[in-house]
Amino acid sequence: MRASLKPWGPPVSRDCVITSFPKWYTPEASLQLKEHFHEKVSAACERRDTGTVGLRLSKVVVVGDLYVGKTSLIHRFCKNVFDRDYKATIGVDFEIERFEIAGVPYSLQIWDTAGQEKFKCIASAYYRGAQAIITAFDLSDVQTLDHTRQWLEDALRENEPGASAIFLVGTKKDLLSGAACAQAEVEAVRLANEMHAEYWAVSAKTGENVRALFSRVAALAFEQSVLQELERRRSNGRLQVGDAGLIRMEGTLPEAKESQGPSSQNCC
Ligand SMILES: Nc1nc2c(ncn2[C@@H]2O[C@H](COP(=O)(O)OP(=O)(O)OP(=O)(O)O)[C@@H](O)[C@H]2O)c(=O)[nH]1
Repeated sequence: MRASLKPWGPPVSRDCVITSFPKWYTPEASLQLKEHFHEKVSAACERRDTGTVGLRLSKVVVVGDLYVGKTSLIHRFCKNVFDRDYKATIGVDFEIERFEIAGVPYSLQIWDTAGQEKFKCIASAYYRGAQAIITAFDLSDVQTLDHTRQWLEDALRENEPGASAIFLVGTKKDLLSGAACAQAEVEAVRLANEMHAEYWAVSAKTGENVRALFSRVAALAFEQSVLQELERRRSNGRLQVGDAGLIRMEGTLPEAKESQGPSSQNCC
């Protein structure tokens, strides 16, 4: 179906094909309530505008206290596995996940960082250039929520103001009853609003909300990245905006081109 229309590179798993804007977890702490891609982004995608939407890759960094489940969250999404044994992340690690968004290929480079204090200075060297920051805490351990503000501050210090979409993610949802989870979420939603973050609750063990979270991260990062590129080109004077508001770009290809595609990628 949709995957067969994909113009560039090898097929992407149907799970990673995004055709409509993924929904938020709760409207009380959401970065965007709209249900469609920005019209300029949709137009660029429809035109298979390689200069603007082709071969985009965004960096996501996942930060938070040790043992909150950062590695487990990433492994559930990228490898669909869950390991109950704890192995501390030493420094950093990353996975690349391929998507197809509104018909065009897109990749997320997801950085897993160590929560242990002794590795913090190594990990923080990789915070730069993050289009999205996932600040993770354990829903069953309230102290880890208290620490998210500091993790976010550290990550934001390495990035341009306003350049990163921020997510506050409660992990290990399976460990709490519905009522206990709802109680923990009241404080998390309040904090998310203070942080200008979007709130999600997930379980790497059961997989609940994990795909939905990363689809949302990918869509928001993709849209932001295309809009930034359009703005960059507009300010460089390379765009002409037509009467109907259609964006025409110098060098736009009428048809999609074959891409080289990144060399080492996991496909979900
Ligand atoms: N029940 C449950 N356990 C989880 C979940 N996610 C992670 N865990 C467990 O929590 C422990 C820590 O998980 P990790 O993913 O290694 O934690 P981390 O945040 O990456 O830890 P550092 O690498 O030290 O920063 C492991 O024993 C996991 O099996 C979850 O969703 N549910």
